[in-house]
Amino acid sequence: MNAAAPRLTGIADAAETRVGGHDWQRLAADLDGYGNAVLEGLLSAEECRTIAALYDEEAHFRSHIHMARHGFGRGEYRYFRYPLPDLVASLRTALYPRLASVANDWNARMGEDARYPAEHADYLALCHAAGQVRPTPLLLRYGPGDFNCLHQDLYGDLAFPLQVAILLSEPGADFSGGEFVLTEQRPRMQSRAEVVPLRQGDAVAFAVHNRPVQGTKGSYRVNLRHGVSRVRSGRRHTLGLIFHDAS
Ligand SMILES: O=C(O)CCC(=O)C(=O)O
Ligand SMILES: [Fe+2]
Repeated sequence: MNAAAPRLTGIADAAETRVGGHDWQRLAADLDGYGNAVLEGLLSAEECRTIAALYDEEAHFRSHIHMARHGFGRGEYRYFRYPLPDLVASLRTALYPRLASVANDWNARMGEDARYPAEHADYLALCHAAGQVRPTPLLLRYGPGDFNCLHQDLYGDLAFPLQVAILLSEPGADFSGGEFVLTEQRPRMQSRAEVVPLRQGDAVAFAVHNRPVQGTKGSYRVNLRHGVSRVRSGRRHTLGLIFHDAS
């Protein structure tokens, strides 16, 4: 038995308990209705500070992206390497089954055959078999004037349709501006925007690319993008949890 196992189990249980403590009926209804849902206070302020501080620890990351160099916006982010920090890994594992149930319902309504396994390990095994083996959880850092252009986090043929972003900084204290924004492109209609109000430690779950919307004549499919408006002052950190690995 590995000496670290009891501690890991403790963290995994704690993540499961705190994720399970949220009202998933309401969250699923918000995801169905708006394509996003907020889990308030998923992390404590201290946990947020601890995770944000990892940003400067090179050893945790596999790559470092300067958004301006790629036309992605302005600011920077880093993809974690495996093994992920315990809290990041256990939150991702604990969030997945609830989101998979929403994702399976969405696929049925969109006439998609794909169904997602109930456990994240089984979904990752499918990604790995398809050659998508690189971890996608990331830490983002924005300073004054930085922003994240509207985008979709697709990294290969396999894409889990929901993802989660956790705000690690406190609006009004650590930074101003920098709102989390989602747009929904509706077929033959004008696009709709949502600005999601988040406090430090809040998580937003949202659709990665498509979701079904209930119309008068059945469901239709909308195309979503997400991004961050310009940070006006201070520094803003986010933890992004994406459930598919990258090719
Ligand atoms: O910084 C944010 O709030 C957005 C981060 C993001 O694009 C992501 O987690 O995929
Ligand atoms: Fe993103």
